Amino acid sequence: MTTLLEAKGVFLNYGAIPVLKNIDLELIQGERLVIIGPNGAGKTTLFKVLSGELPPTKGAVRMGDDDVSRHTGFRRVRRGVGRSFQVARVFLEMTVLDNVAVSVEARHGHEGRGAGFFRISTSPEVMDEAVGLLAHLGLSAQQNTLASELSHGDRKRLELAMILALRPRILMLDEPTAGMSPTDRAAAVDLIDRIVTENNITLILTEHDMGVVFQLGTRLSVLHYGELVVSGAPEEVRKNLLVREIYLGRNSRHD
Ligand SMILES: Nc1ncnc2c1ncn2[C@@H]1O[C@H](COP(=O)(O)OP(=O)(O)OP(=O)(O)O)[C@@H](O)[C@H]1O
Repeated sequence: MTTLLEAKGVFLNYGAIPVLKNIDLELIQGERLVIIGPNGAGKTTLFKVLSGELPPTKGAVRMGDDDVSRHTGFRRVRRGVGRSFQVARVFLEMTVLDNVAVSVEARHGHEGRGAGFFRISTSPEVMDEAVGLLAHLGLSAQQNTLASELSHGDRKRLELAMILALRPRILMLDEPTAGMSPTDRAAAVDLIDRIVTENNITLILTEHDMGVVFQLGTRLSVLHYGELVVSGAPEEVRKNLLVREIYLGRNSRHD
């Protein structure tokens, strides 16, 4: 078992307010870890610390043998971390194809063979790869559409295409199906499932929808008031009385 990402004794305070408290977490190669917990438990904050958006107040985040606690998000991207956001981060005034081409170009840039970061190259190699990624995600028909004109679900798919262009080893998805209709949600889950399997990517996500949690997760960790209180296989976590009390509730459809 190879540990790709590890948090050790991580604390995060917003000012005087402690939000993450002594988090120990390991992400094992090939798994799909879902962080669940009530609103305000600290899930997004944990993602920010793991992806390099926020340095921990105390503790370490490691990738392999390296302490990356104070490495920026960009440096972690170069180490193989791709992250999505609750509100998809895409370039709204650019076409779908150009959005993906920017990401492909950025990767080529840090691989030392591009025209430079955030510069759109018209090289056929970059464009072919971008077109291929859009086909992979079922967005070919929208490739000349402005990102601002996409539906919410398609914008999330575009964001995923942009992340995949970076060829991540670890994919971090912060509530990937938030705000989606049931149909879009089912399609998004199928897509994530397929992409992760086909590209051999290790997945860590936060999610509120229990259907998505149990469909995608191979391991669940429960965050409660900033502490990881339970971690285990989905079935174990589902049966855990503490979890039922603090999170799933009596009326969970998985009862
Ligand atoms: N920038 C900030 N400054 C101060 N407090 C913050 C900041 N961001 C989040 N918080 C607070 O930190 C706590 C954890 O927030 P966080 O967004 O990480 O929780 P969450 O589990 O992701 O919630 P949700 O499920 O609603 O997305 C909350 O009490 C929130 O109000």
